[in-house]
Amino acid sequence: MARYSTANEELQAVLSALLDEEKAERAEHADLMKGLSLAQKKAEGLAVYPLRFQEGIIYRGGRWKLRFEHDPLSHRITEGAPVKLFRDDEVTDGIAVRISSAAIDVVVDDYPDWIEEGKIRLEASFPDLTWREMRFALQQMLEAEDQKGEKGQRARLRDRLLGYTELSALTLESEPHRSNELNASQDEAVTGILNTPDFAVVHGPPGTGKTTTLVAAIAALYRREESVLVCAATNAAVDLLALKLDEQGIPVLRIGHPARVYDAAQALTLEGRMESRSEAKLLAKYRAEAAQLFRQARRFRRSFGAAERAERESLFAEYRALQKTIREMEKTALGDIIERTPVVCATLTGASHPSIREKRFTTVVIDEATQALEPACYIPLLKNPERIIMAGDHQQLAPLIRLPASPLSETLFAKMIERHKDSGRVFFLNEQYRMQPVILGFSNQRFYEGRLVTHDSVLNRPPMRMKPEAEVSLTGSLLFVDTAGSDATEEQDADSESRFNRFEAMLLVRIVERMLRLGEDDPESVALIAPYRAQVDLLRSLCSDVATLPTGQAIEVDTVDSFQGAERDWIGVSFTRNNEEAEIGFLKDLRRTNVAMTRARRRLILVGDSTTLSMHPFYADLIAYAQSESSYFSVWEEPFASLVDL
Ligand SMILES: Nc1ncnc2c1ncn2[C@@H]1O[C@H](COP(=O)(O)OP(=O)(O)OP(=O)(O)O)[C@@H](O)[C@H]1O
Repeated sequence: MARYSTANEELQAVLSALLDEEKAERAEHADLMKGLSLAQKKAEGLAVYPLRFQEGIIYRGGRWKLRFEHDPLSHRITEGAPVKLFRDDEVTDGIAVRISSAAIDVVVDDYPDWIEEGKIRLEASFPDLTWREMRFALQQMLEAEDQKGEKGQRARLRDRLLGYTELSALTLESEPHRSNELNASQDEAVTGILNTPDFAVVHGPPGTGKTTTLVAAIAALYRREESVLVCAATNAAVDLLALKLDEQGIPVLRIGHPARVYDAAQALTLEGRMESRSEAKLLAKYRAEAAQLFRQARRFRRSFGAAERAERESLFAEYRALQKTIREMEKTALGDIIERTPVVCATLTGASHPSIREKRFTTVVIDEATQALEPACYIPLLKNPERIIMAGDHQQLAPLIRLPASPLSETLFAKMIERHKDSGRVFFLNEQYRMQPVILGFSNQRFYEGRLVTHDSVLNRPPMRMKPEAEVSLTGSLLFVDTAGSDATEEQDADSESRFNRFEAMLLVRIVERMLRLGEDDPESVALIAPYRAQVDLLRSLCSDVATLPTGQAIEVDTVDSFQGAERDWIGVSFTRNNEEAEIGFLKDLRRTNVAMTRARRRLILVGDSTTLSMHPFYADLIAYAQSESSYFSVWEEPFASLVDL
């Protein structure tokens, strides 16, 4: 139960923590950006330099997409992140889209004419909007106290969510939801969602069909003619849900900055929905004209004479006026489309988008609720829905908090799971469709009280086999390769202070390479995960020499955080830490390790130093588990001693 006596008191504590956290993050960002040299920013992954401008093309909503190339390097700029572009004293704001190892696209509102020359630098910028919206939503939740009408309703819902109101038991009337494809626990969750008078919580451990369940529930709500706002913490998750709903024939609208919506979901955005409308042709014509005006204007360089400058100015003015018309037409059409579309998908921050400011929804769904700070979950709740559905898994990664012991570190989802255990509103999905049982086993014991079972489709997969010429047999789905007693040791990157471990990186890449060569099961996807950026960089450089997968795809390498929600056929994990103090840093967040261990469908290869890891009881148990499953190997024993000539 909560430690506070009223919801108001609790939210006051959350608000003050939010303000402190924002201050700390803002200061850290400013300090980093000010105090670090360009080389350090690059090493931290916060800057990309030098960028070479390739082209600029007119983008959705009259914006511009600028394409740059750079030498291959890893960085922390993610798709959809706010960035700044610099050249000398010139600067412009933008949003990063479509990132690859040697190219990056940035969407900007207006074309910066200095961008074509010189070396351009890109830096991560602070996400002001997100913080502003979180602050606003939380304040609204606080002010809802003692108010009548809609605000009063908001307070009642808030008090229920946070456990300050007695709840009546939920009666599950089975309502037909026309999906025979759900398993029993998914079916119960959907029934609960359809029957709850206030909220339902869906706890979906890895691979248990959280998305499948939510889509079935939303489809049923849609058939009941309810309006639903579907939110998630990340753009990728929102797009996935929107596409799945669309596949079910449900008319959805994806709201968000066009630069943050992936191609596949573009058809569901305003622009996509506009294609079939009468204004579409006229808009296309205006856009072509705008592009033409822009090109004409740019033919006159600034250094030309007064007449050319005047001509340039007048063309630019015409261009801007046309852009304004385009935006206004889009706005009117948006209003109309929103009116007619009952299911809207957006990120939590996107829920405050002006285009849906006035729209009411009967149900708000929040997927990936464990990846969002509590105040972010209140943004869609400002819509005063009757019903809230939260889905997630609090045993996986939570948002990173800078300040220790902050009331923010517990997510709203985790609070609800804890406070509503006996309310009949928490639904646990217990059947998983991803991992071979031996991969799941340890995580199941440690995080899910052994309640997860594996679906037959996984159990009936053909066993792994080695090629006849293979001199060793490694057909188990789980391998823990212990580097204890070897030369393996961790090092620290001088610039970024991130950790790496050459021996482990080399060992892991070689194991994967040999297995690819000698195994008969050709994986369609292989990913290597490390908790430290420096180790990720090292693994990436080693992987570039390794043959690609039989499908021609490359081996992916990244930090744990970027694989949350994803799955691959094979996963290799390099724990990296190896030191006399038995200091394990990041690995202490066991939820991070849980995510790393539960991404693999067929094969999970763990490489680490038992001496360092075993000082922590969780890792000691993990190693004992591998031993009990005959999945533990020392690097000095066969088959590794001969498999890997280090
Ligand atoms: N009832 C079901 N019958 C058959 N397959 C299912 C069922 N439910 C889920 N699956 C399959 O399990 C896989 C995972 O489902 P889904 O993507 O819905 O899971 P999730 O819980 O959202 O995953 P994550 O672990 O990423 O959160 C998918 O391949 C899906 O087709």
